[in-house]
Amino acid sequence: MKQAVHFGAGNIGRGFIGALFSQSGYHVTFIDIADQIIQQLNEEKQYQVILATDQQETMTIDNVSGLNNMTQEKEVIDSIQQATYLTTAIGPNILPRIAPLIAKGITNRIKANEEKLYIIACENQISATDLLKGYILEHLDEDTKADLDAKVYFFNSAVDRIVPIQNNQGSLDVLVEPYHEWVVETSESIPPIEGMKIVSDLAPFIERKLFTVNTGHAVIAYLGFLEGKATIDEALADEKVEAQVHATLTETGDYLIKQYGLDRDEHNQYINKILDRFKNSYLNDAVTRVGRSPLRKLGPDDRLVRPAVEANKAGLSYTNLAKAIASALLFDFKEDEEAVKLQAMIKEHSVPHVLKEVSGLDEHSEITQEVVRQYNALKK
Ligand SMILES: NC(=O)c1ccc[n+]([C@@H]2O[C@H](COP(=O)([O-])OP(=O)(O)OC[C@H]3O[C@@H](n4cnc5c(N)ncnc54)[C@H](O)[C@@H]3O)[C@@H](O)[C@H]2O)c1
Ligand SMILES: O=P(O)(O)OC[C@@H](O)[C@@H](O)[C@H](O)[C@H](O)CO
Repeated sequence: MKQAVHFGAGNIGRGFIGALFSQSGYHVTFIDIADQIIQQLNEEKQYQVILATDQQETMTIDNVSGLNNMTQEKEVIDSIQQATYLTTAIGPNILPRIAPLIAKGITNRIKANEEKLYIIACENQISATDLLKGYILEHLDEDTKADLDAKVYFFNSAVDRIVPIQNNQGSLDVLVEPYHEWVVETSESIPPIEGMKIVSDLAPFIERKLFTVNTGHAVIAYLGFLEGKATIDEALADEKVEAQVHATLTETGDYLIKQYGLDRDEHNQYINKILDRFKNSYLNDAVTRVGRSPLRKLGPDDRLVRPAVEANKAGLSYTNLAKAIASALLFDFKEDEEAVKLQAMIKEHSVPHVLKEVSGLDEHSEITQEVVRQYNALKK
């Protein structure tokens, strides 16, 4: 049986990427630090993916097992030796932490296995696989590096499926939305995986996804949080929030249409389809999950700042994106480590200082000035 090794047995890992491999006839070895999940995967050897619909259709995902990368390093290296695919859905900030072990796995594999290994990071981050490759290269010796190109292939990708935090303590089952899209950039002919779409240029796909799905999601999460709403569908039901999401997605849409020559009507349909996905109340998706890690989300290449910078460069409107950035700066959620850090930075310094440090924006830039205006207005 063909083997896939997947780092991150969390929501997207079990609910999307691992499920697609299993459905494509692969055995999936999940690698995670969550020992409880790993033990359960090895005992139960299967779980259910449940669709967030009226009917709650379920799919059984089998041929799965687990390894703990903190305690089973040798076994992880052995599993990489056997794998055709190695994927991750672990969070972009965690990629540097798993890179040394992947490097050991590659070093060992290259000596003994002529088969190609395909590595794909499935994270909400532009060029996530390139970043992972960079971290892995830091841990490879010169001989392995010389052999790498012919045997190990790195493909960037975009992943889209809303998988909320699960309210079923102690169960491996995962509730997911029916919609899913996994786009992988390659010109290689690779073993087919159900639900994987191959493209030669990922840029329009990942930017369209990140700056529509994730920008829209972030606006709803941060404004919803400020309005005291618990879930995304509840926040979107608020007329003010809905109007603000539309206005923000019009700005990212104008940039995307100009940059990639998209058809305006088709893009508007894409936006409307996404807003319908956000309205799915079966997901019960917490605004605090969607708003998680605000420092990452305020990064220069992420869903809020990059489209604002690009819109500004192209002479397009970015006022609503500035409001979205301002609302992210107001995400004062005590259970989120990055939110706590962000609030402490704002308190100790100032909003322009934070935007310089976190978002790479000049303290006197037009965008910073607009964000400060919006921040003060929202704070009232
Ligand atoms: N949930 C979604 O709707 C969704 C959709 C598309 C993309 N994504 C992206 O997928 C990635 C994962 O998101 P998620 O929602 O599945 O998160 P999650 O928290 O449910 O899963 C992450 C998993 O990684 C594990 N992990 C953390 N540190 C680790 C380490 N050092 N070694 C091994 N395992 C470790 C955690 O224990 C957890 O099981 C993120 O980049 C996210 O942006 C999420
Ligand atoms: O995973 P994050 O923290 O980058 O973003 C939160 C959500 O917007 C995200 O998980 C979406 O649910 C997902 O990207 C949908 O495909």
